[in-house]
Amino acid sequence: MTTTTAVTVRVPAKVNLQLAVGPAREDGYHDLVNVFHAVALFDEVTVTGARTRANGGAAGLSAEDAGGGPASHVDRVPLDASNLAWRAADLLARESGAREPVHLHLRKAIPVAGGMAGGSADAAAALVACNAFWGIGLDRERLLDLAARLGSDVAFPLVGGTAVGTGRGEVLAPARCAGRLHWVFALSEGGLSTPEVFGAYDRLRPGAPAPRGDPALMAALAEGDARAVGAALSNDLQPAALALRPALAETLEAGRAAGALGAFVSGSGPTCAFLAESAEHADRIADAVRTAPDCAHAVTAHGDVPGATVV
Ligand SMILES: C[C@@](CO)(OP(=O)(O)O)[C@H](O)COP(=O)(O)OP(=O)(O)OC[C@H]1O[C@@H](n2ccc(N)nc2=O)[C@H](O)[C@@H]1O
Ligand SMILES: Nc1ncnc2c1ncn2[C@@H]1O[C@H](COP(=O)(O)OP(=O)(O)O)[C@@H](O)[C@H]1O
Repeated sequence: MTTTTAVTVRVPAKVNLQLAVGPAREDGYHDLVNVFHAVALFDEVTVTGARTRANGGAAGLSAEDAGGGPASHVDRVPLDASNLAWRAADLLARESGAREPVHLHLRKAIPVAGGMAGGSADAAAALVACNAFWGIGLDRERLLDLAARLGSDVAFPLVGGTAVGTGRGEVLAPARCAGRLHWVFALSEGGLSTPEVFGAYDRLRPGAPAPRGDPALMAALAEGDARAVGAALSNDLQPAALALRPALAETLEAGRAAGALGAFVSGSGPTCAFLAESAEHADRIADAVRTAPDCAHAVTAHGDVPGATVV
């Protein structure tokens, strides 16, 4: 019998420092070289016992905005069994036989549908929180297996830091990131659908080559050379995101004009990411990108940071 009454897990957002995308596979996914980097923008997932006769898994879910603006789309987070965190709790209960139903509460600072993997982060946090709440004691490898079954991006927030994802992004190898990188994220009012962005990519780049890693990026990260990191940032999905949301070009330009070392769309967008020279420079870039028409909000965050952690 568990005596735990609540477990809270803090989990970071990600930005993709390289996103190399191959052609569509038979299963509809794309092979990637996906350099994930965890940034200090955190959701929290709290698991408590649910007062219900339901059996195992999640019996309820609530969500609140952590404040500060970036997660202001929290009303778009599904509060039912379609939520990725709920699905994570259900999967873990099925796999482990855990019987006590739980309630999940999400405190969101990661923008919703912003290409920063907030839903995936919440799923990873739910796995860690439920594993602790139910006292199951699954090891890291088993949690990574379950994460990969939930989505391509769910494994990374379990480990955090900086890592290279291959396959559809779920096969992770840790990478060294020396020093602290300073980021600015420009958030849009509306999200972009990940499958739609991949679909636009297929139309724009028929016959794309197999994805390849970039040794210059990995060397720059290992050396902690922010300027070289900025020069090596790349995202194959960026033209597709720009085709679907042309106004993002102005946001990117505003950041470049403010001296960003790199300016790019994060993952499938529409969040735009900018690398700064320092925390002060990041504040100046944030002020500049806020003036772009598509930018609803700009936040600063450093990276990298650890993955899902019980607090
Ligand atoms: C693009 C990335 C970059 O990190 O994330 P976002 O920027 O959206 O957060 C990821 O590849 C998104 O990962 P995730 O959001 O977990 O995707 P999944 O649930 O696995 O798949 C959603 C849909 O995205 C497309 N998809 C996803 C991953 C992949 N390697 N190839 C794909 O084609 C497929 O259309 C799939 O049906
Ligand atoms: N826990 C969750 N938090 C946010 N969105 C979620 C969650 N679970 C499911 N979703 C759904 O997933 C979609 C993608 O959200 P999110 O993971 O935040 O963005 P992205 O895939 O662009 O990184 C949302 O539009 C929402 O409908």
